[in-house]
Amino acid sequence: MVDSASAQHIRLAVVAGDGIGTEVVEQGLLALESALHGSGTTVATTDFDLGARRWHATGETLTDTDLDAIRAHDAILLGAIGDPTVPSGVLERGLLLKLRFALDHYVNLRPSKLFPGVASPLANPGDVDFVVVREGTEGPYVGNGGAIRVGTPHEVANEVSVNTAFGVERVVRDAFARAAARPRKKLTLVHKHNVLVHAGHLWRRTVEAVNAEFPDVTVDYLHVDAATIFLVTNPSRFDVIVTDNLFGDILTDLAAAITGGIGLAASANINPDRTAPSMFEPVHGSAPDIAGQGKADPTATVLSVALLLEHLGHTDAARRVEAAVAADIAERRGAERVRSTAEVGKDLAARIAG
Ligand SMILES: NC(=O)C1=CN([C@@H]2O[C@H](COP(=O)(O)OP(=O)(O)OC[C@H]3O[C@@H](n4cnc5c(N)ncnc54)[C@H](O)[C@@H]3O)[C@@H](O)[C@H]2O)C=CC1
Ligand SMILES: CC(C)CC(=O)C(=O)O
Ligand SMILES: [Mg+2]
Repeated sequence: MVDSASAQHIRLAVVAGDGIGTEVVEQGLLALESALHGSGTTVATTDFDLGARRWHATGETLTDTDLDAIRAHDAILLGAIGDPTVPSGVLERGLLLKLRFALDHYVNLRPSKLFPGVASPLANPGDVDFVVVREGTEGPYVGNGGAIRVGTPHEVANEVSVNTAFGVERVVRDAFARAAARPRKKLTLVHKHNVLVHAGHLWRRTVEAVNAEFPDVTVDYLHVDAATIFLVTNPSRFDVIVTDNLFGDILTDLAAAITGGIGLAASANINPDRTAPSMFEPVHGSAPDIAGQGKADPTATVLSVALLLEHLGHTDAARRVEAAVAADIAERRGAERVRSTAEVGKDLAARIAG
């Protein structure tokens, strides 16, 4: 199928990672191949052996050499990182977050859409179609902390959230631009400025200041605890949400749950300045409880491939992937048989091919 984007050669770094990461990435790559078939655009993939296996074998998570090699690509497709045999945090911090920070993925974009036919746990979900713009390089995830007297009754453990005017402003501006480009033009800042007064007020002031550049955008504010209420009772009130790294992480698992489950939730870690490749991955983790059983839904990864295609200018191909997913999802409800990861991937690839 011919795409509107001019033919490209895409150098794709593939980090399948741990657990179900390897299973879903395989299906994501099938979808990508199917979406670009006949377009003249070619894809050359480089597999990066990163994750638990590598750590056990070498003690390495992500070396400078790995990073340099990854930088030489146009985009990254990532499955999931994290394994119960590795101390919690080693791979998540030393690999996943390191990639996001080093490649300056300051916009962590997480769309939430209730596809027609999808069963939501909400009785009356309404028309749910919003996007969370989660800050991706700051907040409590930067590793600014420490603990003293560890393991004693007098232990003190700190995890300091870092919020810079530079970092907040650039992600807020991106969120405003996204809101301005959407029909409803509404931006909701989610924070907790009644308690987190230093960071919260920086976010609030920044949103107020940048709003002057986007006068068409209506601004709303919710404390994060209240936001969890409205995500369940009235999710259609949201259009674009902008929030920090931690709140965005939590809210997007909830957003996934109300829109059909974590197996459908896609994300993009975007470097808007294009100084390094952006990274596309499902919202979910490595799901050790179902790993290796062919039970993982690869749809989130396939939808992440749509975000990747869009980012690289292959808009038509991205729309075809989304349409294939929508059509597949519409037929899932009441289906007699649960399909395996590979079967869903194969069906999606066939639908994309048309
Ligand atoms: N981006 C990433 O690589 C992420 C990594 N993690 C890591 O993954 C590991 C497991 O974390 P959890 O908190 O259990 O979160 P998780 O997202 O891996 O799993 C939560 C629940 O959702 C289910 N699930 C997840 N993806 C699914 C899919 N595609 N299809 C069907 N069911 C699916 C799992 O079976 C599990 O019951 C940890 O090491 C964690 O740090 C967690 C979140 C994101
Ligand atoms: C494992 C964390 C570092 C990341 C996470 O949960 C996420 O980005 O959704
Ligand atoms: Mg998460």
